[in-house]
Amino acid sequence: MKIRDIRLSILSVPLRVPFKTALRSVSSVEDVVVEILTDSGETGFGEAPPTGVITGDTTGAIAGAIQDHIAPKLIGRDIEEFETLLKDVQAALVHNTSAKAAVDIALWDLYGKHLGLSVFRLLGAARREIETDITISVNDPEVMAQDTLDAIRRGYRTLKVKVGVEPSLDVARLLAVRAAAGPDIQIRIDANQAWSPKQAVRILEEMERKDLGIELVEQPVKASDLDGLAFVTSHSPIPVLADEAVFSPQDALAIMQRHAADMINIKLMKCGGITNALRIISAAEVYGMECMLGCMLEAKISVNAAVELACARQIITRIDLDGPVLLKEDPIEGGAIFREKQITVSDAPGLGISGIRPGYTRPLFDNYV
Ligand SMILES: C[C@H](N)C(=O)N[C@@H](CCC(=O)O)C(=O)O
Ligand SMILES: [Mg+2]
Repeated sequence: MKIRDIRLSILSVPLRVPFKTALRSVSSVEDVVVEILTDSGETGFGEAPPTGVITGDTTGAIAGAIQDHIAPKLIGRDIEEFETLLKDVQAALVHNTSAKAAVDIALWDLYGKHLGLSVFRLLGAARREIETDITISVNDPEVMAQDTLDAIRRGYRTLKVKVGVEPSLDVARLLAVRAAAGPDIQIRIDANQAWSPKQAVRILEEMERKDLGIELVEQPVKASDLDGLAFVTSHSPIPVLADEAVFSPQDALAIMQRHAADMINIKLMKCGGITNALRIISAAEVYGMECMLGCMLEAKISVNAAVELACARQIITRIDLDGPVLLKEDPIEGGAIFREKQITVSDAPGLGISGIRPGYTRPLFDNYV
């Protein structure tokens, strides 16, 4: 099976409600879709969101990285050279993890299709079903309480509550969310780097004093402040999960060796795809550090790849793969089945994606060349 061409397009899907974090506010997904076309007629699908505030990757940069640097290394080559192809994607240029992730995902899809095996089976097949949390955007406390009620009505049992915009409101936000949720709903919070280390410890101690029952706090401080993260981890009464601080397997190892966080959030878009995510997972298995498998604001092509990985490995104990359920519609055909919180992995060859419904994509290079 030889790679004939790589096609790029933009997938556009509106969100149910605006997604708001301490870093950004958006109302639709506008992701780059990668299709690797082969001489046997099989297509490998990948996707990359331009989450500039976290990865630094913009739509134009993702397109340029793939078109000018990655695609020329792959075209004409056989999928049987799988390991070398994966290495060549990572070596094509530095950074640009979202572009690499999209192509890496599409190569895993093709390889599974070539072997007639689903990726989750290829990687370990630990389980067929996982349960995702759902994000509650940062807003005024009353709006967040209403969003909490809506999420519970939809059947969610774990909420990922965004905080960090006007931190003085964060405890009030959580009081409102807990009052709306009742005692049995699991609540995790994500500050998206908004707090200083001392401020983080103060806020987390207050949340603990008020008995808010917070499971964990995600990325309390700046991504680059590893000392600050370690300070919060050693002083916080609430476990700390590193997100923006961990892109590469090397970042993950550094955190594990220093115990700068209690857990790690693995995202394909930060580490460059399934291949590097597997390296982080191996390190986590060695260190016995539980991981979350998370996503950016992504549709079901790349989130589906994360589902395959999450279903393959038991060290993934927490799931934040709510991208598809935040969308108004799901235009992706095939792949995992999302019944709100309950996600069932596809066992079709590769990633099981068969196509995208018409009307949701437009050719990318109309805009970017
Ligand atoms: C969508 C997911 N629940 C989430 O919150 N992911 C990120 C933010 C992603 C984005 O801004 O697109 C996170 O910080 O965990
Ligand atoms: Mg996060």
